[in-house]
Amino acid sequence: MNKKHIVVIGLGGVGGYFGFKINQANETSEKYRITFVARGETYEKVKKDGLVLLSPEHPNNQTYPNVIEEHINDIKNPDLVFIAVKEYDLENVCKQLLPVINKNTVLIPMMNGADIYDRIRKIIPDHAVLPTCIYVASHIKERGTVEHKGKAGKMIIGRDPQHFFTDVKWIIDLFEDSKVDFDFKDDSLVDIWTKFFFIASFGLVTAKHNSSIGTVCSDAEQKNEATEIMKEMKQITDQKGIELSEDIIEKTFEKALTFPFETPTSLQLDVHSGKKENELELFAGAIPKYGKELNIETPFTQKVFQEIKGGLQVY
Ligand SMILES: NC(=O)C1=CN([C@@H]2O[C@H](COP(=O)(O)OP(=O)(O)OC[C@H]3O[C@@H](n4cnc5c(N)ncnc54)[C@H](OP(=O)(O)O)[C@@H]3O)[C@@H](O)[C@H]2O)C=CC1
Ligand SMILES: CC(C)(CO)C(=O)C(=O)O
Repeated sequence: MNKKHIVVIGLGGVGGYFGFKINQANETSEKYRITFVARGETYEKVKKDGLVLLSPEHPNNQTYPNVIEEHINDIKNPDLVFIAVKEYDLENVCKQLLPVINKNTVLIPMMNGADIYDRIRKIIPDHAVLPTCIYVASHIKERGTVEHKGKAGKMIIGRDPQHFFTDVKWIIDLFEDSKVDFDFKDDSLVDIWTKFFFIASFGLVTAKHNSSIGTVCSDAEQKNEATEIMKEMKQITDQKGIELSEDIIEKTFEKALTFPFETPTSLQLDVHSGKKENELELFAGAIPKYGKELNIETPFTQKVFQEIKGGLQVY
């Protein structure tokens, strides 16, 4: 029987963590054929020394895939592609993938964001795309080495609403074989939006003020800003028929209170470290875009978006 060909594109925090788990289990079972795709220095490092994951979960911290490619157009006949890149690389990756996937290839974006599925669909209209959200704290320590801290990472994966009956049994087997913590649901949109309420509102407000998750919960002005952003999101989810709990805003603050007070968000760190690229568009772009489509005003999110873009910091 032909082995299923699994491809992981992007060996950063997320692709490096989940890709490592899938690949290391496969080094023993040899049940699948696994290709990693990485570019530049990451490609060179992983080709030479394997992918390294620093995590209490894996005493043996090195893994070598069957194949490592530097270019997406060298991928051959993939059955499943994990896309684990930052949002600003998503469209570029999808355009390159289109000519290399076959009609049965399934795509799983290992990314958070409310509009990831729709953005992939725009470029790759006919394939099964399983909407997913990710819980993990992992980052690139150096090229080819990923560090994971805290709880085990988890993925929540859903069926594609446009390809509801696509065979996913073998994908569930893959996660089980790899000992990845995951939930598979018929509909993952509630999970994706619940996560998005948190990361978008707290990401934007912490980025605007360069504050912390704790400050957004305790400072009246910042709490109000996060609340107003979430109210705009709630109008969108209501109109889209995504059944979030009625007290999603209170629940989001409750969740935030479980983090250490000084915890920054990744958007805040990226914006204030002056990095050339950040995921501002992922958080603040999706809300006005859906608002426009659904005839819902989103002035608050747009204002905060502009303030961050303009480098306005209000302490
Ligand atoms: N890290 C975390 O703890 C969490 C992250 N997320 C989300 O997951 C997504 C991925 O984030 P994360 O893994 O941290 O991002 P990283 O920046 O750590 O990793 C992305 C990787 O993708 C690579 N890449 C981009 N384009 C290509 C390409 N064409 N070919 C090969 N490799 C490519 C980048 O390469 P290069 O280094 O060359 O740029 C980089 O190594 C984001 O949406 C993020 O918000 C969600 C939950 C937690
Ligand atoms: C909000 C937080 C810190 C929760 O883990 C996060 O995921 C992020 O900033 O991207």
